[in-house]
Amino acid sequence: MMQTKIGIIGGSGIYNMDGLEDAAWVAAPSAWGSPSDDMLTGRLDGVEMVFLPRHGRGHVHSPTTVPYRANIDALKRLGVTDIISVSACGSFREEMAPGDFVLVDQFIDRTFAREKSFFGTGCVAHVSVAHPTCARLSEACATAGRDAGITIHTGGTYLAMEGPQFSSMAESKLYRAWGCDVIGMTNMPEAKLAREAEICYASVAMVTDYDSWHPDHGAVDVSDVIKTLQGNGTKAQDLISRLPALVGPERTPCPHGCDRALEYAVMTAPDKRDPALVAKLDAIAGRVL
Ligand SMILES: CSC[C@H]1O[C@H](OP(=O)(O)O)[C@H](O)[C@@H]1O
Ligand SMILES: Nc1ncnc2[nH]cnc12
Repeated sequence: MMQTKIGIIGGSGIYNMDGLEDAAWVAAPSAWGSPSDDMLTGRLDGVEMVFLPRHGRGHVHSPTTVPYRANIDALKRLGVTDIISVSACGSFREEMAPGDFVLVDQFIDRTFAREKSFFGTGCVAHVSVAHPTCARLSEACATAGRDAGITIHTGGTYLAMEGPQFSSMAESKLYRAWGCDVIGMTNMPEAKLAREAEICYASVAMVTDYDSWHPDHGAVDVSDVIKTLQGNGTKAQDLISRLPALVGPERTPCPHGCDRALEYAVMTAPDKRDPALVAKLDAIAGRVL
């Protein structure tokens, strides 16, 4: 039986994880450059855990320069089966208030200055991201959040913007009119890359502000975001600590097929594949190449 290994990618304000047994920071290799930082490995309720601070300890990487491919490749090499992204976000909905959590299930990707795929010239592949998050893993996060007493909204569309500046008021109103629920700068291409890596991905977005559309709230201000994040960080740790017991140590195949996303994805004929790229793809796609 395959073993579950839960990877937590902690966003702004989350640079460590409490409560792991046999906790150790380890250097994690990748064929795609250096990950954001070392990774904290350990066990919680009998389940193997890996924690990665997305921006690095001390918040070194901007949303544009986070090494998304190295992060996902390194997590895959460590045997991670399920990733939970925990991120700060702005809200486009009155009822999704600062301090609330949103389980994101859709994205609109407006980022433009990032590498978005492990595949390319010499090994082309197309995976579906019609349902970019894993419903099974998201359900476990919803239960963990409710058990922790967190106000958690299930389902929401996350607008991924390039940043690092926050949106103008006109952009904020436009995204709201598009039906987006929250906004952040990091979940894309992370979710797309997790799908290419056949890792289940769930996104827990912690509301820190109302972006810039709300008539009763001013422009986004990092000091307010940080204040809300401090409360959110404690709640996020509580949610995470309840997850292993819900997910369990023995992994069954994903009922939504996240772990088989590459089954029919690779287009390039075997004799036309670039051996160097194929070698780099050993962890991500070795199963199908
Ligand atoms: C500190 S506010 C802007 C910053 O926070 C979010 O980061 P993360 O998604 O890693 O929690 C947002 O996406 C921006 O990068
Ligand atoms: N309003 C906002 N826009 C983009 N990223 C954010 N992270 C937290 N608040 C945000």
